[in-house]
Amino acid sequence: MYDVREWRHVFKLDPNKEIDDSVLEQVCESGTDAVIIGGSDGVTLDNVLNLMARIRRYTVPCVLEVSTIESITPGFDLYFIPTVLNSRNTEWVTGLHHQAVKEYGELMEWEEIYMEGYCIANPDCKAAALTEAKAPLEIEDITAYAMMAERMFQLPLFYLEYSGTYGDLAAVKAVRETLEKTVFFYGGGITGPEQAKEIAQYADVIVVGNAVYENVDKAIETVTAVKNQI
Ligand SMILES: CC(C)=CCC/C(C)=C/CC/C(C)=C/CC/C(C)=C/CC/C(C)=C/CC/C(C)=C/CC/C(C)=C/COP(=O)(O)OP(=O)(O)O
Ligand SMILES: O=P(O)(O)OC[C@@H](O)CO
Ligand SMILES: [Mg+2]
Repeated sequence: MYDVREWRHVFKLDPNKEIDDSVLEQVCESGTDAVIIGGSDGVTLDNVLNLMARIRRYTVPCVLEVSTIESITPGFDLYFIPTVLNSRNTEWVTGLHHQAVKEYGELMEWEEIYMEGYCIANPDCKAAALTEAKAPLEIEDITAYAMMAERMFQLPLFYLEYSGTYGDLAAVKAVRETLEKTVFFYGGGITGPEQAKEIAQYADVIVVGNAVYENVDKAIETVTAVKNQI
């Protein structure tokens, strides 16, 4: 299923982290809508190709969330390209994108590529440090970024990123009330089914990352928690 508008749940795997075959099998056979490969540090062509090849043993859709130009490779079902709306450094908004399009523009299949308007709301995560994100943010700042993503830039995806920490539910609810067309991804600190359900009341798609490496059984429970929700 390659229509992101139909998704409710994805796992995000970090190519810079070890994962056993048995854990990978649990993740890929869990019923999740997709597996995203992405990380904020140590992402190389080698570790991306290695993880992609292992995920390709399964039928689950596989997405590359591009974080470095060096790790761009054909072979994925979809490509998500972050643009960090609250970055202080234009490299992370359009700079690297310009460089990549200059290199790959002729090869790009645009229907496989989805721009993600990222709003990094956890000031202490690696992605915030890397991209020099303005954070913490007031709820009004977050909803303004959501509105910019949808109304100003007409981006297909808005990603509220709390990587490593469970976010502010009031902010998640406010983003829900702001977005109409743009698909709302939430990621950060979801460790089990209760949190998954809570966020999925508002976000279109929940992203579960670190929990896979910390307690995979609980992480897997997030899939049915969200998929069985009306
Ligand atoms: C044939 C062929 C090669 C086809 C491919 C064509 C294609 C897809 C071309 C791409 C063109 C393009 C425009 C690329 C963009 C290039 C680029 C590098 C853009 C910058 C993207 C960006 C803003 C990245 C920064 C955002 C970021 C770091 C997101 C990562 C978020 C994340 C994964 C957080 C979690 O991090 P983690 O590492 O897990 O942290 P912990 O360890 O603490 O958990
Ligand atoms: O690792 P966690 O905290 O689950 O966050 C998931 C994802 O939003 C990271 O980009
Ligand atoms: Mg992580």
